[in-house]
Amino acid sequence: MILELDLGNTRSKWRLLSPAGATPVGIPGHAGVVETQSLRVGAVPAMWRELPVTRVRAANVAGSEAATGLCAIAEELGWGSVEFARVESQCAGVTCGYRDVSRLGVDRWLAVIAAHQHFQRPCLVADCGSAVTLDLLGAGGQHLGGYIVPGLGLMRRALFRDTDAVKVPDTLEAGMSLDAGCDTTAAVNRGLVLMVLGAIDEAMGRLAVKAPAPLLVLTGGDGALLASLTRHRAELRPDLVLDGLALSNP
Ligand SMILES: Nc1ncnc2c1ncn2[C@@H]1O[C@H](COP(=O)(O)OP(=O)(O)O)[C@@H](O)[C@H]1O
Ligand SMILES: CC(C)(COP(=O)(O)O)[C@@H](O)C(=O)NCCC(=O)O
Ligand SMILES: [K+]
Repeated sequence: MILELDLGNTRSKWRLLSPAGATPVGIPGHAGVVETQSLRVGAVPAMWRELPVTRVRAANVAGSEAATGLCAIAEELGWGSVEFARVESQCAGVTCGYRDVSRLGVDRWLAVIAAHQHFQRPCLVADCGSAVTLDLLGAGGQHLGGYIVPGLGLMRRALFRDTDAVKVPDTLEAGMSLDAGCDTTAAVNRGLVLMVLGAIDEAMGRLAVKAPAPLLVLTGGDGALLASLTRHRAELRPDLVLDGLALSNP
């Protein structure tokens, strides 16, 4: 069975696929999230010891220590070598928009090629994790580049660290009010959401100039929150990065 991993800067998402049939399918109950830091130090998540893994494919944007830690775990558990996805200038009908394709985050690339496969139309792919990345996918599978901004947690921690009086807890929740805050906690938490929604709006507008009727596709740890609050029709695809692995590393 195929173990798929998406090593993000904060958390690593995994799922096990059964290769039965032409299209491998996820096995219920065999998916989860682990702290990326625990992989860096080679800690094996308990459940992984039981997994019947014959192949491992991974997307890593969390640095060489995370890659090394994962490879050590794979060796310890007898899984063989880890196949790391790479950004190519073309894959699965998508042409990369970066001048130097090796500089594009592989998580962004996999999300874009998966969005192209799922929707076959212009999309704004918003991956809302440690960072929020907005990738413009135009007509005909042309990636048009994108934007990188700090994610919600990162912005809140920046205020916490670098101000004296703006140290507030995370009160984000699906469907929350975005009315102007009348206390510091509300002002910050609602303001952070406005930052990301504003960036999405602006990117959607810019994409719409270049490609007809773009679809907003959301993924990442804060994808569900933003899907509940955006004024755009949004497709929420939590596994979009993992979905791209089958296209980049078939
Ligand atoms: N259970 C959770 N634990 C940690 N963060 C979570 C959780 N649920 C949602 N989040 C949010 O998801 C963000 C991380 O998203 P994720 O897509 O996993 O990031 P990355 O891919 O950068 O590691 C956090 O900043 C936080 O706002
Ligand atoms: C922008 C990112 C940090 C996002 O990572 P994440 O928030 O998902 O952990 C990652 O895609 C990355 O390291 N990209 C390389 C720079 C670039 O895409 O231009
Ligand atoms: K991200």
